This record gives sequence, C-alpha cells and structure tokens, in this order.
Amino acid sequence: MDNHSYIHFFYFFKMNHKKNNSFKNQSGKDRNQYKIMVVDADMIGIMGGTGVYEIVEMGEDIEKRVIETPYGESPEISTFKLHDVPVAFMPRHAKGHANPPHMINYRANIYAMKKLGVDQIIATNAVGSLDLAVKPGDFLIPNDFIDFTKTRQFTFYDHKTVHVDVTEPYCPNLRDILISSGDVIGEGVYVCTEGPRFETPAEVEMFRRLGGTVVGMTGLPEAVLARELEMCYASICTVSNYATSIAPGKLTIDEVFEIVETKMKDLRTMVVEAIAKIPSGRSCQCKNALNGAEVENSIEPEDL
Ligand SMILES: CSC[C@H]1O[C@H](OP(=O)(O)O)[C@H](O)[C@@H]1O
Ligand code: HPA
Repeated sequence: MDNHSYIHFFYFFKMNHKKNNSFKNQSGKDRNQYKIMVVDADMIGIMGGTGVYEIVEMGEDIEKRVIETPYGESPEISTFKLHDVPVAFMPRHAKGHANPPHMINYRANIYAMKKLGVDQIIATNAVGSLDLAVKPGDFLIPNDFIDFTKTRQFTFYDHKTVHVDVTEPYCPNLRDILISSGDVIGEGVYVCTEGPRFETPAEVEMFRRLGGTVVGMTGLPEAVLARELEMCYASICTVSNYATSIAPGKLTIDEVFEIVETKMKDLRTMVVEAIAKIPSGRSCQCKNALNGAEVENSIEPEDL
C-alpha cells in the first residue's frame, strides 16, 4: 500500500471506528462492506452535470463500476487514465438524467468518489445568469455560494458534531487551475435552489439583491459533502440561459441543453487541460477540513 492509499485507509478507519469497535450502522448493517478500498490514489473526479453524461472518450483503459455506499448505490462511474492520471467520471443525475436535482443521492455520490480514491473533484454545472453581464455561453468558476435548498441530506455528520469551515467554500488551488485553463469568468456567487421548478421573478430579484451571480439546483450539498470528506472541489459553471425574467419569455430546458451542447467541446478542452496541471499532492487546506471542526467527545447516538 503506498503512502496515499494508507492515508485513505487510515482516514476511513478513523471515520468508521466506534468506541466499542462495532462497525454496525443504525440499520444494523455491517459497515465493513463499505470500508474504503482505494482503486487509485490521487484520482481526479469529474461530476458531470446537465448535458455532460460521458466524457470518457477523452481517456484510455475505461472501466465502468457502480459503488456500494452506506447511503445507497452510486450511479455508474467510468474510471480511466488521462495523461497517465487516474480519473473517475460520474454523471451526477445518473444514466438518462434519471434523477432530478432534489432526488439526487448526494451523499452516495460523494462517498463513492471518496471510496474510489478521488481526492479532487471538478464539477460541471449548467446555470442561469442573474447578471446581464454574464451571458449564455460564458463559463464561470464560482468562489462562493448561497444555499436555498430545503429537503436534502446535506451532511455526513448526523451522529457526531462536526462544523466544517466554509470561509473558502471552493478549493482555491483547483479554482486557480480551472481559471488558467480556459476563457472563464473567474469569480461569482452560485445560488442553489431546491428545484425542480425554475425561479419566479421575485426570487430572481431577491437572489440578485443578495449578491448572487448565477443560479442552479445541484451545487449544494455536493460542495459541502466533498469538504466534509476533506476532498478538494471546484465547479465549472456553463451559463446556459438568463434566469427567468432577466430575459423576456418562458424558460425551457431545450435552451439549456442546446447551449451546453454548443459549449461541450470547450468544456472538455478545459477539463483535459486542467487535469494535466493538477499536481500530485495537495498544498491547500481542504485535506485538513476536519481539523478544528469536530466537537471533542461528541458521541454518536449508535454508540450509546
Ligand atoms: C435541465 S435545466 C436544470 C438543471 O440543470 C442544472 O443541472 P447541473 O447542475 O447538474 O448541470 C441545474 O442544476 C438543474 O438540475
Ligand atoms: N435556474 C436554475 N437552474 C438552472 C437554470 C436556471 O435558470 N439554468 C440551468 N440550470
């Protein structure tokens, strides 16, 4: 086992270890079946969003797998090599865009990536623009978010008190790499709604006044769950439309898919270029996200 794999193994051992050495979760299932099995350390993850379901044609030695997690099964993940770097691609909404934003199993998705050995994630998101200067067809790398989701499982820490810091919600190093890999707007605030409906004009006006730049439905809790597992995470937002009421007329998903499709080639080029630049080993603080975040001696209810 190399150093990196050992660290992953240790980390998950720590996460799963209970005072009484029991690995049973609340449903009584044996947690050993979920213990980390690193396929490839230093793996880069890509979470493909709307219109981005396959990116595997970029790589070699493609394998497909579904990962079991304590939260359920992941969508089918493709693993492959790109510039000799191991990459895992997951379509966030699963095959055929089966899962709408509020039904995505975000915990299973992120846990599965971690289980594979992914420690850095590049996400792609289609978004509506809240700002006339940010136009359909633009790429934007958000540096902050506002979370308006309502019904989602948004943390791994229901049974232990952990408050992760999100002063820098997206990995600064990964953002810098993305910003230098394409023609992008280098900052902006991503507002996440619950969906699946689009926004009302009053909501769009509120999001604008709150400082939002773009709006989407899937960026949260994905970014926070990645932070909770000490993974680096950054997003490439493809602006697919002006948010409702900013441009006249009804918003349809056809226009979203159409713009994403026209930007697909540039998006792929950006992702390939970024992956080539990602250094092995991480110098950011994402890998230490749990330092100073756990309330000492907080007891997991299942231990009582
Ligand atoms: C089909 S339009 C709305 C849909 O597009 C975005 O998806 P993703 O972030 O996965 O690219 C948005 O969040 C909605 O899920
Ligand atoms: N609103 C919410 N989500 C979106 C939009 C939008 O206008 N466009 C693409 N995803």
